[in-house]
Amino acid sequence: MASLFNQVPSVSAVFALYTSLSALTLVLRNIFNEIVPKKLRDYVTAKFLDLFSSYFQSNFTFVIEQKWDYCGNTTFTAANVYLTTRLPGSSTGKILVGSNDLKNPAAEPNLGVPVNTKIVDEFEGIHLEWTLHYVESKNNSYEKKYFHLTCKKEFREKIMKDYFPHFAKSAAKIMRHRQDLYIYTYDREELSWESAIFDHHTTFETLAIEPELKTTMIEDLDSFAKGKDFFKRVGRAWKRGYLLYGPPGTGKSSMVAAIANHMKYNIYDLQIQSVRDDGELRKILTATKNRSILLIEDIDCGADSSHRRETSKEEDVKLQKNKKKRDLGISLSGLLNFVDGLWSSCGEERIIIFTTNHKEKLDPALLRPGRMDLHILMDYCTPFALKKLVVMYLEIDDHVLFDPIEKLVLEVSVTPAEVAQQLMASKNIDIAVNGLLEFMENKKVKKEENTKVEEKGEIKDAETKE
Ligand SMILES: Nc1ncnc2c1ncn2[C@@H]1O[C@H](COP(=O)(O)OP(=O)(O)OP(=O)(O)O)[C@@H](O)[C@H]1O
Repeated sequence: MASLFNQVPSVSAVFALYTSLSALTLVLRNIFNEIVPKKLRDYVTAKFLDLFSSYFQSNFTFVIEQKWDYCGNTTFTAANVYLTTRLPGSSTGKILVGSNDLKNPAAEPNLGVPVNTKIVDEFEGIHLEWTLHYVESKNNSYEKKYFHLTCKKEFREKIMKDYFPHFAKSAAKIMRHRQDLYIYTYDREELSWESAIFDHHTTFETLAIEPELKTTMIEDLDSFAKGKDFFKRVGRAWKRGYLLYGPPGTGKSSMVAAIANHMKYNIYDLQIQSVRDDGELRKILTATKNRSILLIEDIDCGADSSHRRETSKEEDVKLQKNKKKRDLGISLSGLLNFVDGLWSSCGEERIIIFTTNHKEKLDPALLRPGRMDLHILMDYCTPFALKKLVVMYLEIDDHVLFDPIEKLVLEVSVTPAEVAQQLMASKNIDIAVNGLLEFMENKKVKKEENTKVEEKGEIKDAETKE
């Protein structure tokens, strides 16, 4: 017993040992800090912590960030949509609600996923916890949203294999049945797309176009929607490009609305004139989502895409100077890079639509075969389109003035917008039809006067030449 006591160190010896060990640790830490660079130190510390935490922790966390490879992360979007179905009846202390439907402010608001709030889900008896996190840099130049999905470590493989496809499928189903379509416009101040409910009722049924064009468009869109496997097999981005051209008021914007309503796609309406450079364009475009239409109207006024006539050297220098002064617009190549697939490879089910009133002004590079899949002429009224507008606006099948109006439509160029305006001028059918006839007769008179003036001018020119 006495020998045992002899072996037990005294308190002072233990204290001395503790002091020397502390001093040694301090010295070693100082040496470690002095010799090892900070980056390496952080790395070693992180690894050390990782090792221990993974050893002791029984949970596993999946991190799902908003971006993937500089593009929108579809897994993030799917989670965002899916989790809204888990919110009603959940025990979360808070819930995000909101609406951007200005036309119906009394409507029940939509549900959204609140940040830093645990949302519990269960999949085949497995308990899962979701949390949406949000971080922002001090100067607001950078923000990041990401989900944490946590489960017991042993279910990691199962969740990856079965739960991820499960919620992605549910989200896709919800998105397909969503009634509201959105139109997004880019806010340069906020550097983000601003959305509003897209409430345009034009469909292929209400569009006054030739039946052949209607059939072509519907068939083209339907086969595009079913084309996932085809595009994959031939190694092409799953996108379709349309160039809509024709005079103002012939229904280019209405055609875009009909396409959006038919496909149930949201529209990203990009004012190309306000994009500073190709880098900004890239950022804007990569922030758009799948199953959407990218609309660039009046392409002839935007990017440096109008067909240049031959210019002298001095003119060229002047043009360049002016371009720098204006410092706006993007290059055609920046735009075409995207159209050709560089940026479209970020997403799928994309439709790109360019509109122009002046196809002849566009750079041939934009018109090259294969660049835009279909070039669609939206033209002045044909007798068919005119009749369709009358039937739609006045709800009549026939009228005594139909014949003269139909004859006139072959002689003068009148746009569907002009016809619609005349037909809406009065609720009285006879007054409206008469108004349309008068409007067209006036057009014919003006046209004849113009032709006479032109002929006179030509005769004078010929006389002066003689
Ligand atoms: N083909 C059409 N069928 C039915 N309505 C049409 C058609 N074309 C034009 N309209 C009517 O005219 C209005 C203006 O047409 P829209 O804005 O679609 O023409 P646009 O070709 O896009 O014109 P712009 O080139 O000036 O943008 C529409 O709101 C619609 O009421």
